[in-house]
Amino acid sequence: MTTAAPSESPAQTISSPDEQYIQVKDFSFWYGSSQVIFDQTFDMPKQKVTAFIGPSGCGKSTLLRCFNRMNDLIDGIHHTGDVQVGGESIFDPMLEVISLRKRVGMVFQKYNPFPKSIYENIVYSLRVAGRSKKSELDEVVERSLRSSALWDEVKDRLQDSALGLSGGQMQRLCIARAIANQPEILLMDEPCSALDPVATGKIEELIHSLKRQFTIVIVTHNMQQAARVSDRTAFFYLGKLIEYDETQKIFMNPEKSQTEDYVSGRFG
Ligand SMILES: Nc1ncnc2c1ncn2[C@@H]1O[C@H](COP(=O)(O)OP(=O)(O)OP(=O)(O)O)[C@@H](O)[C@H]1O
Repeated sequence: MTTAAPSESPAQTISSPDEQYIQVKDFSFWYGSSQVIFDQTFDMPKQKVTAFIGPSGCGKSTLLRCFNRMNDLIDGIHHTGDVQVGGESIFDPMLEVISLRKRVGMVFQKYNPFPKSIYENIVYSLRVAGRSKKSELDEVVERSLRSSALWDEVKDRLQDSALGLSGGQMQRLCIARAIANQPEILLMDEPCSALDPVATGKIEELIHSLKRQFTIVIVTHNMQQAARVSDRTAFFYLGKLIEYDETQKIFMNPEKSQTEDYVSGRFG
């Protein structure tokens, strides 16, 4: 639980022509009486990859889960400030959370395919939404699997159980499932932490190609991964945004000594 926090968390703006797509504004968040996010303000650009880094417990996953209001399921939470996606507040009382989650897909640390066929994993949310036209579902399956670089490996066994895939394939299937509804944003919470280096490399390549279509935010503990896959990096400590900048700047020439200590492995 967070007991202390650094003294300042200034608004972090980066001058660039990119369209700022996710905007975090004076945002604070509490679990019950425990404040875990402190007055954060920063913007994430469209069709770029933003990495969240920082020591365990600094609030990376909590902030990520705010973006599709996953934390709503937890009793006793509250927030102040705002988060906007494409200019709209995600906390607008008129907004339906289901429609937000269609716009903001998520992939978790531990791949979690349903105990169903590869095909049914991908079309699951479409079936729940009442879409059952075979030609449409077939098209979504092929498009999603191609986008997640899995089509060639599974196209001849779409009716086989997803649980028979390798770990890396299961994670790519979860990415295919997350993008089946063509969200605008893809949130990835340590997507490679359960994978070996080869499977991790494939997901990293995939992230590079996916950003042509999606705005991606990734939480990672792996500094090399953040440096490899992201355009922007946000470094958090004890619930505060310490530094946010182009990834190259954060890793090569950070402004703050705390950032430098963390990215160089001197603490954390
Ligand atoms: N459901 C919850 N109820 C109460 N406190 C929580 C809950 N989830 C997280 N926390 C607390 O919120 C703080 C931030 O946790 P969070 O998981 O967001 O950090 P993190 O930076 O993602 O950590 P890690 O890198 O270890 O995953 C921690 O103090 C954690 O104990």
